[in-house]
Amino acid sequence: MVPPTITEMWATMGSTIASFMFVWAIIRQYCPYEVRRYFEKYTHRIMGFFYPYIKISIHEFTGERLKRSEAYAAVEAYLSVNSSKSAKRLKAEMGKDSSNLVLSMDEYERVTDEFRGVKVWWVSSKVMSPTRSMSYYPEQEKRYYRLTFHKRYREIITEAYLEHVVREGKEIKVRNRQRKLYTNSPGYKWPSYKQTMWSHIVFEHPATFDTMALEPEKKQEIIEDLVTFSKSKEFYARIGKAWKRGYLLYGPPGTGKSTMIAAMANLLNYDVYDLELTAVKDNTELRKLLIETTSKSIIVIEDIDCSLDLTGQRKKKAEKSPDDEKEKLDKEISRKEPKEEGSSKVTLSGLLNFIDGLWSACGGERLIVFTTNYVEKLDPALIRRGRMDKHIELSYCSFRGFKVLAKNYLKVETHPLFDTIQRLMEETKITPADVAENLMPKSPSDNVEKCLSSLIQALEEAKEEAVKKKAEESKEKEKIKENEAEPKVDRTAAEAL
Ligand SMILES: Nc1ncnc2c1ncn2[C@@H]1O[C@H](COP(=O)(O)OP(=O)(O)OP(=O)(O)O)[C@@H](O)[C@H]1O
Ligand SMILES: [Mg+2]
Repeated sequence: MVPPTITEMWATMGSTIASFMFVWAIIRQYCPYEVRRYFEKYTHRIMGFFYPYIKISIHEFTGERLKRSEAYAAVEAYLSVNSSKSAKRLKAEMGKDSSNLVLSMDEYERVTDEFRGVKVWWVSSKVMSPTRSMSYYPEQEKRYYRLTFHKRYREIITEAYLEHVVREGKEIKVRNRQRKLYTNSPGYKWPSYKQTMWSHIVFEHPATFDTMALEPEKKQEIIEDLVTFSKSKEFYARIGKAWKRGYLLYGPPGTGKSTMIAAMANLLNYDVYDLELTAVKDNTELRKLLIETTSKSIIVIEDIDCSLDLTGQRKKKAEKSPDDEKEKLDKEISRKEPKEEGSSKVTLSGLLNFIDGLWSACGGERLIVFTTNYVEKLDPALIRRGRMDKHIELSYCSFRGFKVLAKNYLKVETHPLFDTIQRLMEETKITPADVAENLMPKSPSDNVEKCLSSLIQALEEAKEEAVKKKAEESKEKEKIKENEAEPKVDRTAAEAL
């Protein structure tokens, strides 16, 4: 028998493909979904013998709870940067500060990527999810990305390339994300259908370490501490500690504690969770709130001394048995706790567990920041190292701090009035908030001179006030001394009699 010529072979193959396509078109058009899936399954198996390429799909939604897949989001971010130059059809979405458009590949678009000399193809696509006969919801689009590569590169792609895509994608997402300020608002009821206990707004606080009035060395130390923390993933994993760090910011009102939290968030590009402890029903709710926080975030409890009666509760017990502090503490506090309906039942031990207990399970980088005006009132257990690793005192404004504010507010680095201000600042205390308030122009005609003079006046007033207060205090002391001396005279007189 004469073997078929190449042309005949092509003709046979062509007609087979054509008939296959024809059958496929009919099946797609007329067969029910189940039959289509069945046919597809076996076609893919047959194709698998001859087809040298591997395909990996990454779907947008996975699981029953329809949680958006992290892998999909990472690939989306990766391709938004790496494909926008080669893709021909792009879609544009608003960027993080609503001032720029972010481009990403449009549906059904195909782009190529190269990794260590290996070429791969990405396609963005979607399928319509089948509607169940009794379904209440309309048909839904299910988007996915499909990666195609030659099977000889299986190892390099599955072991190195995908990890590279996810890592880079996550970094791009962090760079581009709109940061948020979360809060657990007081009196907020958590409806069962609601996914989260936190409500949020966009975080746009402009404070940075550059704008903060702080001793330059102290500022540098804090910045270095924060940056080191954010780069220490491997270190924390190696030493077996959860990747978290606690900061205690303390100092008088108006010294920049809240401002520093905003500066920290801006430095590290973190979200902020402003936890209102008084609005938390009990320890269980506190735990739930913690579990819902995401990585790269700062959990803040402001004015911890006022939030709950957490101060000094433990002292007497702790002296007796410092070992099982948490258990005994709970009992003691529960006795002292207000029992009215609606009041918070969070205990100190609940809070300690919140800080230590579940962290390791949550993973990811987190800072926890407490602020207080009265550090001496806080229970030592709450602020010991390991819980609050770094204690930062924010105090009255120094002259160097003032110079930062003068530069920011008035754009001046020197001025003849600076000497007077320096002398007065050495003699009296003033908070950065008061300095800032005086340096703020109050009308369009206010110039540098006027603002600095207003600060000098405030400093002089503060000095006078301090002198008056001191005089009153010494008067008071003298009175007490006199009162203490009186019974002595009586006793000697009585003894003489
Ligand atoms: N160190 C600082 N550097 C720059 N500005 C500051 C500083 N401290 C305070 N301010 C200014 O004062 C205002 C109040 O400061 P902030 O709210 O941070 O004080 P606080 O220490 O949190 O006070 P409180 O204890 O009452 O909460 C801020 O809006 C900021 O403009
Ligand atoms: Mg504050």
